Amino acid sequence: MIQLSKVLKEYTTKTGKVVAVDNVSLSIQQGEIYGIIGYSGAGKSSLIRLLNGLERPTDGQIQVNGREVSKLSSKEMRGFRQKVSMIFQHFNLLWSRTVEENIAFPLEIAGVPKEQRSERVKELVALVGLEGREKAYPSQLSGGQKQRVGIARALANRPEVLLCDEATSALDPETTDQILDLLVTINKQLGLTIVLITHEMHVIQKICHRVAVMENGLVVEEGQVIDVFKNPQQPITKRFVSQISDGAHFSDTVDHFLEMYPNGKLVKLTFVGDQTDQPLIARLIKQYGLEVTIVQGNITQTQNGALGTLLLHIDGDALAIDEALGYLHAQKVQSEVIQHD
Ligand SMILES: Nc1ncnc2c1ncn2[C@@H]1O[C@H](COP(=O)(O)OP(=O)(O)OP(=O)(O)O)[C@@H](O)[C@H]1O
Repeated sequence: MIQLSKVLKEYTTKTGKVVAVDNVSLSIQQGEIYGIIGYSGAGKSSLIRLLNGLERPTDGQIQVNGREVSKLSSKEMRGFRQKVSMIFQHFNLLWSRTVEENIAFPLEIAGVPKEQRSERVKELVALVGLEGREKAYPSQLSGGQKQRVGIARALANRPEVLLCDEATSALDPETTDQILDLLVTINKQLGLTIVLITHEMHVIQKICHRVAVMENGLVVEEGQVIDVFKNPQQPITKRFVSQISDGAHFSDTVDHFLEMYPNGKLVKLTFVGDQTDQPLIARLIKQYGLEVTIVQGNITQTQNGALGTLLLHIDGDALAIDEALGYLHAQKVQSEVIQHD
């Protein structure tokens, strides 16, 4: 569906060249929700602007549904922009137009006749849950409602790809979740491919199937969201993942427990999907005669399934503890003995 091969984007500034996207190769499948995460300056916006042809790559190829983006003529580019549409952090609505007029705008530009336009606007208003607000102006809407208008407008010309540029970063957590749920519904109902950029791991965890982690223009890690959560490789990915799976006070808890219980071992377990149903802890106690204290637990739902983390303090015979860790390993439960740094 979307294929990036060795894409380089350099900007020439007064002080020299800036490499914003550095040799990035990615492949995004039809119907997928694909997330690109990175801190400010990582190159996410540049990458998304390359995908919709707003920027041209310095080198490399970008293909969207078989079209080579940098080779499109101006006329082809206009058609392409209808098929690769975008929503924005600050919504970019027309303030002098009502909700329905905003949604109708791209249809007007595409030359859709009036009657078909109002039919389509009606459908879109229902799809994004804005019935009753058709005549309101953007200034009369909440942030979540404004983004619903942005989504309806982006979907008007039945795009093949929806690009989301920090689409929930200006919203409160509850509204963020509602908008993310709407994106999942649209992805499922319309089979629409969604590519989003964000600096929030929560967004990736909640709706993405796959994720790419960007740092200094490079994609440093890429994969299924559940695999990246389960086994982050790069320090930056570990930092993003710990925003979610460890909770805010994880490191405090660990230090506290390591001091409180100098004996035994503090073990972090990570398990996927239905493994969470197994009576693992009961086994550790009964079969290996160990004392087990649950320090902290967390289950994270991702689009690829559930991922659980459990922090245990295990005390008892040293050999039995080693055997118990072997048993967990055999159950394909990942375990990590936590120690002081
Ligand atoms: N038009 C431009 N001209 C010169 N340098 C640019 C331009 N756009 C981006 N850059 C530089 O390219 C690098 C990547 O920026 P980019 O905006 O793509 O990152 P980002 O991850 O989207 O960050 P943010 O979320 O802050 O926008 C940065 O060093 C930035 O200063």
